[in-house]
Amino acid sequence: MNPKISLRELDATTQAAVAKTRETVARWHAELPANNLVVWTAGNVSQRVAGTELFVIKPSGVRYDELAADNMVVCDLEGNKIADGTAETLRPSSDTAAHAYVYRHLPQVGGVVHTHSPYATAFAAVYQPIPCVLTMIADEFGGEIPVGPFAIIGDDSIGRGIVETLRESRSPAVLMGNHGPFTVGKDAKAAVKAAVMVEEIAKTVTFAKSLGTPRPIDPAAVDALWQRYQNVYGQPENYPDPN
Ligand SMILES: O=C(CO)[C@@H](O)[C@@H](O)COP(=O)(O)O
Repeated sequence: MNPKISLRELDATTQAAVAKTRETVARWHAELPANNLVVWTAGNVSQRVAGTELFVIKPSGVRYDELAADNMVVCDLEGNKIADGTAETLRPSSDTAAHAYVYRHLPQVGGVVHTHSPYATAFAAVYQPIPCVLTMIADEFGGEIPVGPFAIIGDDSIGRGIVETLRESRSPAVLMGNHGPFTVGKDAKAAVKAAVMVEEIAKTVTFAKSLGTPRPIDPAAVDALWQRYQNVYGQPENYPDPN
């Protein structure tokens, strides 16, 4: 807990940014069960509060249908809950320290997601990276999806493993060994998208492995696909996005 920061005493602009981020983070949590990425309470989404040293994450162990803007927890970048207007006893996600570590060390990241989606988690259990054998993998991940180290839940270890692994890769997803996928993006929406995509491709690659030996895409083609998807696919930056 960081009682030195009280939301009520922050300026109006910051309070408005926190309120908007709480709405956003609550809304993106609903996409985890909607996309069959989680069971019970086993996954979390966070997003930085733009222009501040704060981020918003869900409370630990609360069912997805009970999540709403007003029970989203606000933390500083050390992962300490601030006096955010929620009950003092409402604990943030058990992965808060991992999310905070990512925000401290990867300034370009504005959203983080963790799930235990079954196909991606199966690769994490056997420490197998997901090979780049589909155009969708080249587009979204720019190469194979790497495996990170085993790390204990609750302190900086998971965050360190995520950052060390993703620094070596273009992938926005890492399969933490014996644990499951963590994904990052410019905001919660992008990190949720990466979580949906990593599960989808893990499923397809599992099917492919049961049929034969998946054939890796030539690295030059991976680069070309990734560049096109990152820079040309979809609509220009100024396309109105209701999220
Ligand atoms: O990975 C784990 C536990 O293995 C946690 O991320 C998961 O259960 C979700 O925990 P929280 O409800 O976010 O505290």
